[in-house]
Amino acid sequence: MKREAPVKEGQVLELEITGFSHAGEGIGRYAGFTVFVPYAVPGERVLCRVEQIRKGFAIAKLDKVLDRAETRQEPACPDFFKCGGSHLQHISYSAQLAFKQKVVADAVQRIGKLGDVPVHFPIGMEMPWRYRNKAAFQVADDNGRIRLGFFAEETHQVVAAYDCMLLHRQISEFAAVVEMLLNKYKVPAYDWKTHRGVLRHVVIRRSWAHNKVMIVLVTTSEKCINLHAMARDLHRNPSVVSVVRNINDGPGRNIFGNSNVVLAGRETIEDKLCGLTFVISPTSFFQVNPVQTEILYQKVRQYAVETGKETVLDLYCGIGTIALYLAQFTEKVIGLEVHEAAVADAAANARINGIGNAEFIVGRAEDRLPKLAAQGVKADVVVVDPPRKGVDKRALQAICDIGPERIVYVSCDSASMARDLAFLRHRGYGVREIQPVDMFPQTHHVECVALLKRKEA
Ligand SMILES: C[S@@+](CC[C@H](N)C(=O)[O-])C[C@H]1O[C@@H](n2cnc3c(N)ncnc32)[C@H](O)[C@@H]1O
Repeated sequence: MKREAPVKEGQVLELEITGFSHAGEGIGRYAGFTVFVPYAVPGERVLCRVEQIRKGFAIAKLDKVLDRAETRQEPACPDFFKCGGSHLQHISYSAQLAFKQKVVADAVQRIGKLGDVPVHFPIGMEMPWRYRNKAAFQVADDNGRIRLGFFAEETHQVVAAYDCMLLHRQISEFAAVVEMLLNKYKVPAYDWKTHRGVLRHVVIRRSWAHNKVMIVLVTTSEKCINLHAMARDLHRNPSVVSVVRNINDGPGRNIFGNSNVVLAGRETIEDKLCGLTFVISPTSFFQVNPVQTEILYQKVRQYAVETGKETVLDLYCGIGTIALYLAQFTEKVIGLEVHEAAVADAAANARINGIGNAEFIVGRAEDRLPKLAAQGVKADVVVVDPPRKGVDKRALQAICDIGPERIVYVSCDSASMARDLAFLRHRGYGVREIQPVDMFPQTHHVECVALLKRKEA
């Protein structure tokens, strides 16, 4: 029988917070009924006000902390409680890492039914601030003044939070410069309600190795001659290597469209990872936390390379970072990636680094891999690093058909990873261990590397 909620909207509750949701909200129970309280922390007694009642649970706003948890700390960003960009600044970093280990272990147990798999403690950062090398800013017209910022939690209101403590300081500084120039050159913001205007997003990417930036102005195709003058102005700054216009007329919220026009400087920006040089096109994927990426990739190498004679398939390879790193320690590497610009970058990166034992293929993993499997492609190791939704079943099945000895699964979403690991276990791959690596401090996101080995028949 469906149970009536024992709470009403607007009701003030006194709750003991006993756990975290996977998104980092506090969880308490009122007469056995689950109440999510964002920004409340396990171990606390709080007063909160019920804001929404859903099927089987309620969401309440934190009014007052009556008993404070030892893990609670003051958030570093002044706009933390408004801005939706980070979620855990109000708890200590060690508590964040413990939370992430539990999120992964819970997903693996609940979704993957793999409760016996060891999930190690996450590898954290020494300095878990100002680590991001890229930011995609929202653009808003605030009574005739253009402002850059991020959306406030669950709204489309822009909070002017470009001095975010997750971004490298140089990105924050350039966001202020770009905002000033957008106003000087009167570049009109895109209006999401009327679908008129020009500028949708400003993306700033920073090269860790060279202290340089690329600025991508994502616009509709509407004419805007001032963009060229503004780009020239920006490019006078010696730290700006590239200003690109990316054109996106799509109705959705995807940041990038398909075409790029270089307004000033180069087509790509260059960075280094694990001692290799990488060129990156404006719309190609590149990991956002370079310090932790090196740790992540070393873990991938530790799991992937045993004899140095391996042929490795790197699926979802982006600009070839994992593939080219592993190519130095293995016989041969084949990368597969859907984004054409990224595959062009990967091929260029192989040339730049003088790596001759890597090749790259354009295509969707779920389409190309079954064909490669049917053609008899062999691999000793398959590395996968899919987007959040995980690996398509057709690609997973093709991996099993190829039958590598080891699979190294890199994931930024523990729920889809748990689902995919369960699929692979049912087809004869034992999941040996999972190592979370904290690529996204202060947020609830967690990256993992899992090692799977083919069981003997
Ligand atoms: C999480 S990124 C990983 C990239 C790379 N391994 C790295 O560490 O930088 C996922 C990549 O998968 C690509 N991708 C998304 N869907 C794909 C698909 N169906 N088939 C192949 N690649 C895909 C994206 O373009 C992106 O480059």
